[in-house]
This record gives sequence, C-alpha cells and structure tokens, in this order.
Amino acid sequence: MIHVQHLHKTFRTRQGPLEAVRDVSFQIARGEIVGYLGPNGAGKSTTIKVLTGLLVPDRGRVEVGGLIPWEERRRHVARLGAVFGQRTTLWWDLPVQDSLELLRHVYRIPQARFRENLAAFTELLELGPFLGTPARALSLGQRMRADLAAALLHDPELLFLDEPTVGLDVVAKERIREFVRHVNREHGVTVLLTTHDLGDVERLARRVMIIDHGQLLYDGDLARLQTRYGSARELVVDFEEAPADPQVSGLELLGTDGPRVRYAFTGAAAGPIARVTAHAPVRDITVKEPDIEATVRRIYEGGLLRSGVG
Ligand SMILES: Nc1ncnc2c1ncn2[C@@H]1O[C@H](COP(=O)(O)OP(=O)(O)OP(=O)(O)O)[C@@H](O)[C@H]1O
Repeated sequence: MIHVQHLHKTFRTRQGPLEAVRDVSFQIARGEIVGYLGPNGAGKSTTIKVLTGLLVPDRGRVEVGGLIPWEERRRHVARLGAVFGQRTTLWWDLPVQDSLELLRHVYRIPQARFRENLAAFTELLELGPFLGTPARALSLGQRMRADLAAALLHDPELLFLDEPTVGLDVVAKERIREFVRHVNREHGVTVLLTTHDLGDVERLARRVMIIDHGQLLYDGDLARLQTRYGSARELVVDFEEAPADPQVSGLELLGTDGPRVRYAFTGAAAGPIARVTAHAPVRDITVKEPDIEATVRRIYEGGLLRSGVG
C-alpha cells in the first residue's frame, strides 16, 4: 500500500538547512496498523505530509496505492482519510450533521452510501446526541469521534491518525481505539498512527516505526522491541516471612518491604522462580513486565539503535 524509499526532506531555515527526514525507507502492507513514534521534532509530521501529498520531498521514491501523492493529489486524497488530534476538519459553527453533509458533496459520496456509513458511524461512535451540535460546542472526545466519522465517510483505504486520543480520558480513548480497530478489521483500512501515547500503540499496532532526528531507528514488532531493548523484568516475591537474607544468587535485588522482595532479571522467568522458591518458603510470585514507555524513552535518550534499523 505504501512504499517509501530513501526519502529525504530538508527545510531551509534561518539557521541553515534542516534535514527533517534523512534517508527513510519503509513499506506498509494493505490492512496493517503501524505506530509511528518519535520525540518532538523527529520528523513524523514531515513524513506524513509527504505521504498525503502536502509536501514534495527532495529525494526518494514514494508511492501510496500506486500513486505518487504530490503528483496526483486529487485522486490520492479521495482515497485517504486523516484525523489530526489538534485540529478539526469540521466547520466550527455548523452542526456536526451539516459538516458531514458538506463532506458528502466534497467527496461526491453517493447518497445511499453516505446514509449507510453515517448510520453505522453514528451507532459505533454514539454520535446521535450531538449530531445537531456545532463543532465549537463539542467536548474534545465528541469532537474526535465526529472527526473520525468525517474522515471515513468516503470509505478511504488509508487512514492517517495523528494523536487521535490526546487529552482524552481513559474511557474516551478506549472508544476511539475500539472504533479504529473496527474499521481496520471490518473494512481493511490501513492505518498509520502517529502518537505520543504508547497505550494507543499497544492497543492497536503490532508494528512500530521509531524515528528520531529524521532517521528511522527501528521498524518491527512491538513485542520484539520490548524483548530486545526493554529493561529487565521484575520478580515480585511474597515470602512466607521476611527472609533474613533476601539475596538470591543470579538475581539483582531491587528492594525489600517486609516479606515482599523485588528482584530484577532478564530472559525467561522459570530459572529465577526456581531459585527464589529454593531460597525460602514462598506465598506468591508475580512477574512484572517492563513498560513500553520506559523502553521507548531509553531508545530516544540513548540512541540505542542508531547502528541500524530493526
Ligand atoms: N515548514 C518547515 N520549515 C522549517 N522547518 C520545519 C518545517 N516543518 C518542520 N520543520 C522542522 O523539521 C523537523 C521535523 O519536524 P516534524 O514536524 O516532522 O516533527 P514531528 O516528529 O512531527 O514532531 P512533533 O511530535 O512535535 O509533531 C523539526 O526540527 C521542525 O522544526
């Protein structure tokens, strides 16, 4: 669906040329959901702008669904949808329903199709209570839901989501994620998701790409990122009683709190568990996985992967 090869984009700034994207290559297959991560200023938006046809790269080959985005913008745009968490595509003073109606004209969506999609999205996103409300009076969560419906009314094959859950509470985030999963699963919509919220990525994407300073640092499985670059796992052990000597060979002692002792370890848990249970009588053991947030932060900070992609 998306083919990017050796993409370069440099901006001219007062401080001189700024290489926003440097030699980025990736492919995204139809029906994938890919998380695109990177710290502020990493080059995510620049990549997306090239993919949507808003920016022309200096060098590189970009093809989306067989089209070169900036050369065939009209045909290209008809096949994609985009939601930017910080902006709305809805008309500020119009009731949501009227904005959607206007988009029907813009995209020349056949009436029957429009009605069908609107009914489906109204149900899935629970738009009913605020279809008559102007965009400016919507809560952030309602606005995001209306924007998602607006982006998908014309049955795009590809959806760009930029911070789709920013500022939302847990329930509202979950509703958005559920809907994205639905359109991906039921309609095969390919999704490129830019976010700082790793919860979005964990819930939606199996694959992540990480960019920093314009360079792709990682492209692969989220799970593999965790096993290869994650910090140590944690073993939380509740001994029958506080052990006189909590040290267990081969395990790093993290802390003690009465009978509860925490250890760090890497790799499989079976060995450490056997060693701990041989050490003293144990009531309960849990394994805590390192959180993905910490892993990604380590990658940004340490340039862990700079030597190569994946
Ligand atoms: N039109 C422009 N003119 C000059 N510099 C730009 C322009 N657009 C982006 N940049 C610079 O290019 C670099 C990459 O920016 P980009 O917006 O792609 O980052 P980003 O990863 O999307 O960041 P964020 O998470 O903050 O949105 C930044 O240093 C930014 O300041």
